[in-house]
Amino acid sequence: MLAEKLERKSFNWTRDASLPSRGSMESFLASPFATIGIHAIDRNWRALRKGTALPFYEDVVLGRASRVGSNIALVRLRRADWTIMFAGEEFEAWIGGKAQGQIISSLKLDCRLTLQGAMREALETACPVHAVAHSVHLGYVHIYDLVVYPLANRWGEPILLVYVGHRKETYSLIDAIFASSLDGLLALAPVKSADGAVVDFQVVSLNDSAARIVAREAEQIRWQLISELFPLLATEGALDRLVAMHSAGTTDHFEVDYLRADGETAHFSVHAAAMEDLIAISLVDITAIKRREASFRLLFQDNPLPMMVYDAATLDLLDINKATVEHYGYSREAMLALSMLDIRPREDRASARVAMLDPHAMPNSGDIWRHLRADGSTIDVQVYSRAVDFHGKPARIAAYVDVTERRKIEARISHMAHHDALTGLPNRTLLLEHLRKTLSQCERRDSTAAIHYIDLDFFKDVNDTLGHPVGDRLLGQVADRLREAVRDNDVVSRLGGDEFCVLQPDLGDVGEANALAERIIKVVSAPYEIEGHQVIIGASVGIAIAPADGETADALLKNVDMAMYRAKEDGRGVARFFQADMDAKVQARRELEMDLRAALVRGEFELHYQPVVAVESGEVSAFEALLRWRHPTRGMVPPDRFIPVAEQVGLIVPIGEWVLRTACREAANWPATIRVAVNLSAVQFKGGKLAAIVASALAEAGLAPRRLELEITESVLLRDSDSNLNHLNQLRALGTRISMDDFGTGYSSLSYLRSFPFDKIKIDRSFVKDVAGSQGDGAIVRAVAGLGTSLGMITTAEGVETREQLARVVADGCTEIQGYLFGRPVPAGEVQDTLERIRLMDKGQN
Ligand SMILES: Nc1nc2c(ncn2[C@@H]2O[C@H](COP(=O)(O)O[C@H]3[C@@H](O)[C@H](n4cnc5c(=O)[nH]c(N)nc54)O[C@@H]3COP(=O)(O)O)[C@@H](O)[C@H]2O)c(=O)[nH]1
Repeated sequence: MLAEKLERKSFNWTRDASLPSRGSMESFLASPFATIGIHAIDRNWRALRKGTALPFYEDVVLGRASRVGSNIALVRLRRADWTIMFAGEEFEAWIGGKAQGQIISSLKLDCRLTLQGAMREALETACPVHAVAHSVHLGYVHIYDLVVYPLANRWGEPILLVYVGHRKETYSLIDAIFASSLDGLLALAPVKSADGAVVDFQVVSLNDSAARIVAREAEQIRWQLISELFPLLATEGALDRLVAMHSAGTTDHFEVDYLRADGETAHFSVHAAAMEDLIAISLVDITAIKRREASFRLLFQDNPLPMMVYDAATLDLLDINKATVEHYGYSREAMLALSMLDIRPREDRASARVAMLDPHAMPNSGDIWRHLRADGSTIDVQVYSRAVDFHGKPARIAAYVDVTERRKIEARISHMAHHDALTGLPNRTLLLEHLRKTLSQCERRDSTAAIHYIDLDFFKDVNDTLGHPVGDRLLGQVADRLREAVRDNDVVSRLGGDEFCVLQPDLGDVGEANALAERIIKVVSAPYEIEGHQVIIGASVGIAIAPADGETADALLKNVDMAMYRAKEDGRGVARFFQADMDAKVQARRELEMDLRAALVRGEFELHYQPVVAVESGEVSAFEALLRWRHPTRGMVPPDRFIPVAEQVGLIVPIGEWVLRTACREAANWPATIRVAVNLSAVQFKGGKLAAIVASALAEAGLAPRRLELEITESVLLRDSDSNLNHLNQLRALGTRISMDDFGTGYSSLSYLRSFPFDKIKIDRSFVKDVAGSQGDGAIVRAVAGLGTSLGMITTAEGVETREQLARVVADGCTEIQGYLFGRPVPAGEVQDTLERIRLMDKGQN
């Protein structure tokens, strides 16, 4: 408690380096600084101490301390202040004035701090405590030993006996500082020529640090000329400045470089002051600072990245490096007159101000900003910045990486990843993103949207016949037409191949979706002019309504795809809405398609042959080969069911080739007068290999070309007529016969007769069916038969089932008859029987 009453401040009394420490009484008493008097007091104090009880003040002091009376003071607590009761002259010399009645806390700082510290420790430990105090007087340092003895007081609080002993040695503070300074310090006297001009300087005094700079001992240099032994200051520039400064009696500050003996260049800051006829010089080694400056220059000024320092409060530019000047195109002066906001595009400035001034919104390193260059162009820069102190101001230093090109490339890559390269339309990935957004919009706003799946009709034909470059141009034009046909917020995309999608958000009613689909079909079906070709295609459109027809983007796409398939199946060029049962139908169709692919490999196809009878001879002139599919579980699948599917997926090409080769091979076993008729699909004309396949089939079977009749329908001449006519001519050139099948069912059958010299016209059975009852049908059969006769073509009446029909078509001029009346299609093994049966029929035996 008593100890705590002493001022609690930081007591930084100094310790004597020659003594172990305060409190180490034994060391002090053993030192030469302990006087006889202090030895006596100490002995007395220890002798009178009983165990831990302090000796009484009277016993220690009264009559016994007289020998050291001038060195001691008695301190006791009076009215809460430690007060000096008595003090001798030595003590008063130490504190520098009268002591009696002084309170300790009012003593000068150097004395007070040491005394208070020792007193507190003496009270706390109840032991004598030694301390060393220093005081400075007239530039000299005086050292005092202080010993504090705690004493018991019969009438109150303990009393403290303070002994102060002045060591008889002093030292010069200036000398100490001079000697200990790490800076080089010198005093120079001028050396004058005969005419009184200063020509050199003599080193009058110097410290060891100065001598170390020139790698010598101070004693070697003292009284020597700087030109001889202190070359650092004798360079032309330095000497001139010292001479000028000396004559002006002023001060000067400059820097000098000094090549040291080890070959390194050191840099010094020279502060010189003229004092009467002398010059006082301090040399500060600034080599490290210079190196740091050089590093900074390298890192900042010479950095290839643009770097700027700006005021953290005003955002004014404070410094910029060379790369900034080069990259931004402003002059250094012009740019330093700007603020960081001036180099941001106008529309970014408000947010930039917030970001750069609000410490909470401080931009992250790596953020990308837009900057303006002097020519007004905008660049994207990635920023790396940190706080710095710039000449005492809070500032930020920032390096900027120009990522404009990188961002452009990234944007291009992103665009490429989301767009179709040919048409520039969004691709499937982006469409799916739009679909997802539209679906969540539908949910939020309780709205609906339509998705149109567009498949181009006959696009493949264009590609196959006119080539891919024309196909590509066509797709580009389709894309343009679709873009023009939709509203601004509708999204047109290309899914690949000849498949497009239109997303129609915010649908008012289903009628709007239907109207758009009709518009799409109309615009896509209008003729195109490409590289001198007039191209006509169509569009089949599936429509699904979101969210009713699918709650996810994938489900919607799957369902709209089914709707489009239905449109295709329903004759193309039409639009069909998705219906829930389509799924099952599409599934069934897919299974049929898969079975069909396997059928050829598994040998499930066979050919049946139907006789064709010549009217004139009454004998079989030919057999028509008709394809049959015997499926292990489906049973006999009729050609009407699988041939359209085979045509759609292109399987008709290998299947048709199998038919050709099989028919030729089997016909080669028949009587030489009997021909075989093979149906060709329009799809088989694509690819340009048909004539080669026919030639190969004939050669392989050893069948005379004239015994092969190739039946085509008008669909072959409907599209790509030039190319297909060319193929027909090639087939004709092989020596085969070409028949026009299903005549009369097409759009302009007569005009086709003009385009190619057919060998035979087969009048469709729909005309034959009512030939007896319908005057119109009879007239048509008659007209076609007449036409055939005049053009030198055979005319075959198809589907003759009755004798009445037979009589009419013969009377109308048909030259060949085919129908159930003469026989249904039979397997190859029954051809001979059929021939026999018809011969007998002709002879009236059946
Ligand atoms: N591209 C290919 N098409 C082929 C091939 N094989 C057949 N087909 C075509 O499939 C369609 C259906 O053929 P199919 O079921 O074989 O019917 C043929 C005859 O059975 C039938 N026919 C003949 N006479 C009568 C009759 O008196 N009544 C009646 N109801 N039907 C009869 O007509 C079909 C033959 O017609 P056509 O080809 O026009 O001469 C059919 O379009 C076939 O062309 C093939 O290998 N490739």
